[in-house]
Amino acid sequence: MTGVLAAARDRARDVLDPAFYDYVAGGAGRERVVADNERAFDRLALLPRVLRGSAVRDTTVDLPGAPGAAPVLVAPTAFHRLAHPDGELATARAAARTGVVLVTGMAATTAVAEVAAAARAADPAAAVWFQLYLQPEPEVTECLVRRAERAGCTALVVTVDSPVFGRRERDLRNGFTDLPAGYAAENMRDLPGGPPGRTRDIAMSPALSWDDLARLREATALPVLLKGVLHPADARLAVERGADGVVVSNHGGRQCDAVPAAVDALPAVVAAVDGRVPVLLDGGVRRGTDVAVSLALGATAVGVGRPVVWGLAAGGEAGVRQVLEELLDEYDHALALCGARGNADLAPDLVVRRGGAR
Ligand SMILES: Cc1cc2nc3c(=O)[nH]c(=O)nc-3n(C[C@H](O)[C@H](O)[C@H](O)COP(=O)(O)O)c2cc1C
Ligand SMILES: O=C(O)C(=O)c1ccccc1
Repeated sequence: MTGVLAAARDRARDVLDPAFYDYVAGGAGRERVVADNERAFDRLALLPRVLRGSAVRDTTVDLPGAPGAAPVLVAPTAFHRLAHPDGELATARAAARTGVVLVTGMAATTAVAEVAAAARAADPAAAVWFQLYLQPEPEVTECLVRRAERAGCTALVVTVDSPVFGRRERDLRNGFTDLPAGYAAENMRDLPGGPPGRTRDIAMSPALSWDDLARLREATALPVLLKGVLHPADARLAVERGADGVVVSNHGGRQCDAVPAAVDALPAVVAAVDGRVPVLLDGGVRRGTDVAVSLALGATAVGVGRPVVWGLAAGGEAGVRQVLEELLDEYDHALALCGARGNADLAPDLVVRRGGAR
C-alpha cells in the first residue's frame, strides 16, 4: 500500500512505542480478519456509468444527530494520548475541520466534555458521538450517558461485539494489558461504586441482553446506534428494539478471528434493515473507492479506525486532517469516475466481483 494513509502508518511505526503500535495494528488470533477486512475491498470492483456525471458532487449524508456530515466518520479508538500528546483534542479538531463526525468513547484518555468542546471550538456545527459498552451496573451506564449528554454529544454508539475482550496475541506477547502510568480513561473517573477521584475499569459482560439495551433506550432521548452487528437477524432485532442505526463492524478484527470481513457482511444487513435506519460500516476502509463500494452496497457512511491513529501519531491534528481529507478527496474523485452526481447515484449494480461477473 502506498499513499497518504500508508505513509502515516509507516511514520507511526517509526515514532510509536512498539507495544502500542502492535496494540493498534493488531487483532485477535491469527489476525485473519484484520487482513480480510482490507482484502475484501480488493476483491470488489466498481462498474462505472458514463456520460451522466456532474462537475459538482454532493457527498454529504444525514446521520442521526449529524445532518450534512461527511460520509466518513472517525470510529472510536482507545487511548489517543499514547499516539500523540494532544491526544483526542487533536483528533476532535481535525474531525471538526473536515466536517467529519467524531465518535469518542469510554476508553478515551480525554474526558468527553473536553473533547466535544474542542470540536465545537474548531467548528460550532461539529457533531461528536459517544461510544460506550453497557456496564453490568445500570447506574454506571446511566452516569456515562449523562456525561455524554451534558457534553453535547448528539448520538450514542453502543458496542455490542465485545461480550468478552478479544484475545490479541501481540498484546499478550508484549505484556500490553494496561495504560502506562500517567494516562487514564478519563470518562471512567468518579463513577458510582468506583474509587473516589480514581477511574473504574471498563467492564465487558457476556450476560448483557436486549433488556439492557431497552433500559438504555428509556434512559435517554439521544439516538442510539448499535456497533458490531454482523448477523442480519440481529440487525432486524436492533431496528425492532428502537435502534436509530446499526454499524456493521467486526471491531477491526480485534474480537473474533473467524467472522466475515465487514464489507462481506454488509449486503445481508442492508437487506434486513430495509431502509428503516441508516446502516454504517467500519473495518478495512483505506481508500476513497472503499467508501464508494460501501455506499453503493447500501451503507450510509463508513468509519475509519487505525488510519486516524496513524495520522495522529504521525502529525497530530494536521496528520489526522491529512488522512481524513485524503479519504474524502479520493471518494469525491471516485464518484466522478463512476459518473455519479452524489452518493444517491451509487447503487449495488455498480459493484461487481473483481475478475468475474457478480
Ligand atoms: C486501537 C484501537 C482501539 C479501539 N478501541 C475501540 C473502543 O474503545 N470501542 C469500540 O467500539 N471500538 C474500538 N475499536 C474498533 C474501531 O472502532 C473500529 O471498529 C475498527 O478500528 C475499524 O477498523 P479499521 O481500523 O480497519 O478502520 C478500536 C480499534 C483500534 C484499532
Ligand atoms: O482495544 C479495543 O479494541 C477496545 O475496544 C478497547 C476496549 C476497552 C478499553 C480499551 C480498548
